[in-house]
Amino acid sequence: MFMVLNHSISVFNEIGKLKSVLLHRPGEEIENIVPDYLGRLLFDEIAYLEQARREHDQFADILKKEGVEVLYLTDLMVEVLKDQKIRDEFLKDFIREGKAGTEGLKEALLEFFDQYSPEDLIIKCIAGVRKEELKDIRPKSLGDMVKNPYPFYLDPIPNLYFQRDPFASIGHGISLNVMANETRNRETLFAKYIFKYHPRFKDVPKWYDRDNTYSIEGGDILVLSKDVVAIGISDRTSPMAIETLSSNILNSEQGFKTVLAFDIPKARAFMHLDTVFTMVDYDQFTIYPGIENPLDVYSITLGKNKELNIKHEQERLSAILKKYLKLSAVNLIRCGDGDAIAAGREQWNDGSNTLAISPGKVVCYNRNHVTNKALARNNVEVLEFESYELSRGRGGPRCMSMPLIREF
Ligand SMILES: NC(=O)NCCC[C@H](N)C(=O)O
Repeated sequence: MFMVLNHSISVFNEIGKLKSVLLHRPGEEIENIVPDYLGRLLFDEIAYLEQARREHDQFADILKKEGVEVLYLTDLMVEVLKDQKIRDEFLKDFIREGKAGTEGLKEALLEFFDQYSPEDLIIKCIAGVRKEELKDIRPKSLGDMVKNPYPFYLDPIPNLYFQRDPFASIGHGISLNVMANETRNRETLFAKYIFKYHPRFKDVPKWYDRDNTYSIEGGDILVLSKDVVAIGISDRTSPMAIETLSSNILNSEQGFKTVLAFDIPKARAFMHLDTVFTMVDYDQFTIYPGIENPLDVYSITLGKNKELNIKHEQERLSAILKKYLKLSAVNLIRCGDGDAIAAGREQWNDGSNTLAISPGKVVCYNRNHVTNKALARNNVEVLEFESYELSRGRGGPRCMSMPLIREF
């Protein structure tokens, strides 16, 4: 059964044939990553844009060759921003949330953006505005006059190529996320406008919205089956957000029966659930060996009066997966293939962060050759591309893609 007719979002699993996906090709924002602010921008190194783009294009080409419709965030935003009223509304939001400073500066930025066509405007918004670009404005208020070495009036948004995180497709709806770090907050504004105004996406229901208090990021959300959604309680995703999202999903009549909240270590190496665990086939998963010990897992179901029943279990990942996915056996394929040094090295460059494009067929970075060989030995077909630069942002193929439609 292929349940996508009339639905612009249809994601009821992690591995069904990928039909449509959203990406962002790295742009000028990458050239605004500066050494002094690496930590704040959630990057570990300076990336080289031209090479990052080449790699990203290889990724997109693999998907296109496999028959996947590849949509780009900037193209969708251009269509939205062609309407002057929407453009005005967006820019006000964007500048306000960019915390540009004084009212005078906000006005100057609005004026500055006036010169751009929708195509250039979206590129510029993502790239950020350096102070020298507004050198013609005369500071009027004390706030604008006082010297401050920070180089931007509006920060770049360099993590946008990790399209997995700002929103997540779940069933026929989305979770419009609240990001844990300020540098990623405005990423969800693009999704807000696409899901509010784009003709193809505007009627999609939301199971969570960006005006909620608690953070949740898409890398923590895995739709394991039509019955089960797994969500990481992580460095980025709070249990309170999971509770709200679970209540909305389970009450949504999409058919989901259980949300499994996995408590994972709150550390950068584990950032999101999908950096330590992805699904590659009906009964096969990649994992980082660091999550093999029994985990605290909370199963969330709906009670008779539609209230949440939350049950704490402490089990190994394999036992949990067998039980909730009704499998007689599961095969966990280890990042680094059992070698502790390779596991650490390849986990650092997202060896367990695979993107499944159909059952048993995944897209991976070629640099993680130990893990990729282990996948191949387990009859998983691996389509590889380069990642000298993309991996500097600490995310892999799953992190870089948001499935919009998968076969049921
Ligand atoms: N799903 C993911 O794990 N995405 C990777 C996000 C990397 C980005 N530099 C971040 O720290 O948020």
